[in-house]
Amino acid sequence: MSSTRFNGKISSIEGKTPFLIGVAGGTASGKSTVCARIMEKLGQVDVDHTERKVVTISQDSFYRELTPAEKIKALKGQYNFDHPDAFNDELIYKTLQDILAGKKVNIPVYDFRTNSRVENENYTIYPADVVLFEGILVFYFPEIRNLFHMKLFVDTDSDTRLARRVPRDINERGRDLEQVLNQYMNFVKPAFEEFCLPTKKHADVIIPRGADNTVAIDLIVHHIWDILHGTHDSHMSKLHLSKRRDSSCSDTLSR
Ligand SMILES: Nc1ncnc2c1ncn2[C@@H]1O[C@H](COP(=O)(O)OP(=O)(O)O)[C@@H](O)[C@H]1O
Ligand SMILES: O=c1ccn([C@@H]2O[C@H](COP(=O)(O)O)[C@@H](O)[C@H]2O)c(=O)[nH]1
Repeated sequence: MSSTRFNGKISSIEGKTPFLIGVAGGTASGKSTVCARIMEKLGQVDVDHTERKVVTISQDSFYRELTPAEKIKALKGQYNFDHPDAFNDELIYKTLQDILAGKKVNIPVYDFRTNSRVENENYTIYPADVVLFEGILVFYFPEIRNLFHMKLFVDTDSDTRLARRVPRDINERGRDLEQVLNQYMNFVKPAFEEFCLPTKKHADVIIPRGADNTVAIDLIVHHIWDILHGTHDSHMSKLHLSKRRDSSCSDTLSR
């Protein structure tokens, strides 16, 4: 099956409520890759960040600052980054609320090599039409979960995820093999089973095999497109339609 591509650009309206999509799934399940595919198919490649209508934010940006003792543990792979307590859920909630209110937000920059935020560095997310928020525990906190208009769960088997995580953590996150495997066995795997996997039941759409599942991604992209263009009969589409009534939306959709 050939994949669908949307050539039309989504037009933006000041003060709109963005369509907020949560993307959960285990580590290295392909959450970021799925978000990248959705952005590509919505025609968001090569768009300047100030003009972008679809943006992705990672929950990883919201890890809490560690104490000096926790930092020492983290460097030895002995800190549990997969437990809900590792995240600053208040900041996530506030940021998503600001996004829903159509505000510009600053997102912290996280460095996996140092297990901490990059000091005094943020990146700005400008008001967009579609905001994807991806992470292992984005459906864990009920207040945060309830903010999403659509919830996706990327369901990739554990062997594949481990096989992807090992080279990624060694090549991109400055780890060695022993550290990656110890962290996986002691924290990542048990926390996935206790905190992440049970949130799958909250998903509207489960995406088996992640980004390989082009059929699922195409269906999701069509649904987003229909909602944003008012061709889908739902509460959300009415909300977006009414907010868009004054706009001269001349987007085209080529299939
Ligand atoms: N369908 C796929 N086929 C092959 N490699 C993939 C696929 N999806 C993701 N990857 C690779 O696996 C690793 C983790 O993917 P990523 O999308 O970053 O996962 P997550 O965001 O869930 O941690 C990355 O190195 C990525 O390039
Ligand atoms: O300092 C850190 C912070 C997080 N991790 C691991 O990252 C994954 C979550 O990121 P994914 O991109 O979804 O894989 C999580 O499993 C943590 O264990 C880390 O190793 N160090």
